[in-house]
Amino acid sequence: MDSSTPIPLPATNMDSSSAAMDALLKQFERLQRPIDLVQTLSERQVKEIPARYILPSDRRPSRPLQVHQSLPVIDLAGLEDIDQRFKIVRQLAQASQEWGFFQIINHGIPLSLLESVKRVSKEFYEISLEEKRKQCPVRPGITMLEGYGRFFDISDDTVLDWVDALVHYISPQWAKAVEYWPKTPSTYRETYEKYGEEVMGLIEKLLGLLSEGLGLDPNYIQILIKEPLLQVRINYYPPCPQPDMVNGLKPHSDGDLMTVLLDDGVEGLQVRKDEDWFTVPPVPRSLIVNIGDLLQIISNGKYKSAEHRAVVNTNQNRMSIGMFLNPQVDVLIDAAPELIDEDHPSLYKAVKAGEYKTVYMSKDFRGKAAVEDLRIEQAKQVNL
Ligand SMILES: O=C(O)CCC(=O)C(=O)O
Ligand SMILES: [Fe+2]
Repeated sequence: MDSSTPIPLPATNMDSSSAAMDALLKQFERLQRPIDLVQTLSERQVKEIPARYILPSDRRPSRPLQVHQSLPVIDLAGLEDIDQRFKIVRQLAQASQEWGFFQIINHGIPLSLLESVKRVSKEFYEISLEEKRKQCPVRPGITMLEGYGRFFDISDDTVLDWVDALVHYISPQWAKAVEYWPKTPSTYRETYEKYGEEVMGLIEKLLGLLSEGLGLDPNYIQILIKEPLLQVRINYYPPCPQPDMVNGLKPHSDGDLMTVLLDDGVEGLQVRKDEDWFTVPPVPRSLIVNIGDLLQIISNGKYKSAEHRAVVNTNQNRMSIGMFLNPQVDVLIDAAPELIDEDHPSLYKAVKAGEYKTVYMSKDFRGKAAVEDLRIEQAKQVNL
């Protein structure tokens, strides 16, 4: 059993008196119990998956619709041209309103770097389990558990997802804790530092365009979030003998401001639009971008943080690399004043980014429960 040796509690720079810390410590305690990680189960070629991964029949992923509607693919080339820029702003705003998700091409991040990121991530997953746990122990981090292992095991009733993950911060400097980053392969650190810089540049660009799309000053969101935190989560979904009975990642919206996701070309991500689920087909050289709950609040519900999930398959590994942008914990998240008037009242209560994380973690990663909790009563009538 891979979790049988207790993991020592490493130092953390989180405020140890906070409710968030209590929640994290509880989760951390649960991880000391002996449950295999899914990579081990898959390598052992179990025929039947353990009960804790099996979803009740009414919560199993249904087949997504095969209809002619697919996630918008937006070409970011030509932003220097004023007409083209205007067109891109419109496309981004529309995609964020209708889907909360879009794919981007010509995003400016070198394709060779994307390949290196995928390669070093895969190489980390190929080293032994003991080595992975030794290099990157799970530990309470700044707002959630960080390290390599299983996450979101909140209570005995939690149905576990068929995924292992490596989570750590990339920036700013003080949040990085590089001593817990993978040492194997040796190029991991430089590759992710470079990718972090590139993704920050891309996010700054996107936040400017999305601010414009709301009719706000292009710098509005960036000024609001000050020096944000960028976190990576490398999801590893090994083959599963009973894929229809599990979630790779259960339906959730991201509790951050914005996420940039890189996939490895294997299908698995599904996005919910209204009542239906749509498969996101991998597009070569693209990145997937999604609006997080905090941007939904700032835009007063105009941009949506869509529910999404990952499904798994019987014969292929799948890997996805999410880069999550979060404001510092003390930043107050509220609807932009310019978006509020008599006809458009505030839809959500203002919340500090750190407090939101605590609520988000307590919801067992269920759908959009956390952001819905903040909805102001009279606004519950308004149909978004
Ligand atoms: O694996 C995927 O495509 C989705 C990953 C995801 O939603 C997440 O890490 O939050
Ligand atoms: Fe997600």
